[in-house]
Amino acid sequence: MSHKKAIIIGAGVAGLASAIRLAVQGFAVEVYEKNSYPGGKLSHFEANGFKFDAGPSLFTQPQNIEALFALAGEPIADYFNYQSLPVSCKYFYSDGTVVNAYTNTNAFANELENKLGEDGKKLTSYLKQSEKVYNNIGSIFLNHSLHKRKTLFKAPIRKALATAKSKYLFKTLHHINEAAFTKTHTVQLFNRYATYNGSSPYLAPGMLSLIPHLEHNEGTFYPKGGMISITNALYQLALKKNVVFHFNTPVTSIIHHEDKVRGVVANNDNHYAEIVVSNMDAYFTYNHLLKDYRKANKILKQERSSSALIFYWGINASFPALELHNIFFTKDYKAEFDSLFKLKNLYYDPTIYINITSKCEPGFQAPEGKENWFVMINVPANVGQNWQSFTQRYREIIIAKLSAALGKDIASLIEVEEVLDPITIESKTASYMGSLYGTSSNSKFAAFLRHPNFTNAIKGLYFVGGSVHPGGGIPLCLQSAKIMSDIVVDDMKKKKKAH
Ligand SMILES: Cc1cc2nc3c(=O)[nH]c(=O)nc-3n(C[C@H](O)[C@H](O)[C@H](O)COP(=O)(O)OP(=O)(O)OC[C@H]3O[C@@H](n4cnc5c(N)ncnc54)[C@H](O)[C@@H]3O)c2cc1C
Repeated sequence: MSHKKAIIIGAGVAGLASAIRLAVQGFAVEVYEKNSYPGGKLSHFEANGFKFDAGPSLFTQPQNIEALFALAGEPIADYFNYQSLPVSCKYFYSDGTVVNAYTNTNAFANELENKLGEDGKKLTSYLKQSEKVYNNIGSIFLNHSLHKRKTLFKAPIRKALATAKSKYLFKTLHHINEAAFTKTHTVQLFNRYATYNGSSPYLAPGMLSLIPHLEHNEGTFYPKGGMISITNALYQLALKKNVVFHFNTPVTSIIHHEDKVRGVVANNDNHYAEIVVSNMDAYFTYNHLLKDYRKANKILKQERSSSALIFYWGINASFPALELHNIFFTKDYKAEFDSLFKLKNLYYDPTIYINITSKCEPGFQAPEGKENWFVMINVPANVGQNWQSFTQRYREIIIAKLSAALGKDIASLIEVEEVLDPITIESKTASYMGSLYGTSSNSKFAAFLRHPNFTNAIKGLYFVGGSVHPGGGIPLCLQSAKIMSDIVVDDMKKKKKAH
């Protein structure tokens, strides 16, 4: 039997998930990837016995990965294992207060009462509301294309959009949190969720208050072997489904004729296929691969999400006071976000995130008695700032802040160091301006302005990944592959009917 052929541009997490889904649908799938490895932002490296996940570090909604294995009929345990975490994140405030965000709601409510004087019941009702928003509105955004008439005519979807508009569209996440809690430290903690898609809590809509549901009601997880295990598991599953990968092979153009996609150009050769799926940043897809389309200009108008400055440090000591995920807050969160999004500048007192996977796998992720620190601050997307000078200056600032908070001279403990900035994020993963999550959610209408998972202009061309609907972050990227493959099923049915 001859299979229809599908070509996927990019082996990021959404590209891998798309490859699996289309292979299960019966397509002969080939993936072209410009790098020598799969995973895109979800990759890793090792240096002197320290292992580092290069990009994402927070893992929620493992059911998205389970669904792929179930679909492919493969036992997930043979490829991928994970554990749930008792503490989602440990928060260090500038006044010395320390809060453990327990994933058990009662324990978390007690912690907020004891450490912050917050009424624990407020947490319980916030998380219940968060669950409601997720189930009634969020899951609809995440499971459907917002750009198909068929979707918009469904009664539950219209109801969800109306509720989203009346209750959450005109309030920011900060407004929602300020109304829900009495203590500024609690508000700051829940404001942080806007950064999960690279946005500001003072601009992003209150809808983002659904994110804590995922982390606190559903759970926070650690994949055995680190985040790279997600890439490895999906890559192995794709191979099992006979997906063919071409690494070190950038696609240079998308071939289309009479509004229909025909294939791609790579290595100066034409490769033909019935459908093409771009997992490349949508801006670059138009700008580099579809030069005769002006769509890039429209996408360009949307604000990009924040980027990051990351120091990967091999630390010659262990810090019992730290957890897997740690946040050292700035004193003035509003000023920090104003600086990032209005001034496109770094803030002199940045909020610092530290991820340490050797906490979960000591002796494996780092040599015995040592720790692998992924130290990140949010920075603006690249608009030509001097990143070399920022890196030097902020290395000093971060070391001084952490040394003071932890009571040890951090500089003398760093025995391995690598750095990633917005320019290297763009060059390694082809993410326009080095943004981590595609476009930001700082506009009320961001969810609707994100590029759809298809285009009416070129039939057979689809889009997945962090720069398109439903947005950035691993769970959303995996959902984009599901939405795309559902659209392909519909399109194939329509095509069959027409013949
Ligand atoms: C530092 C950092 C921290 C993050 N933290 C988290 C987190 O904690 N939790 C979370 O859920 N998310 C996090 N994210 C976001 C998450 O990593 C991304 O949303 C997600 O990995 C993007 O996946 P993607 O499928 O869009 O593809 P990408 O990872 O963007 O990969 C796209 C792929 O396409 C390839 N490509 C591009 N152009 C071409 C071409 N012309 N031809 C062939 N191949 C091409 C690229 O090489 C790349 O491999 C983080 C991101 C970064 C960078």
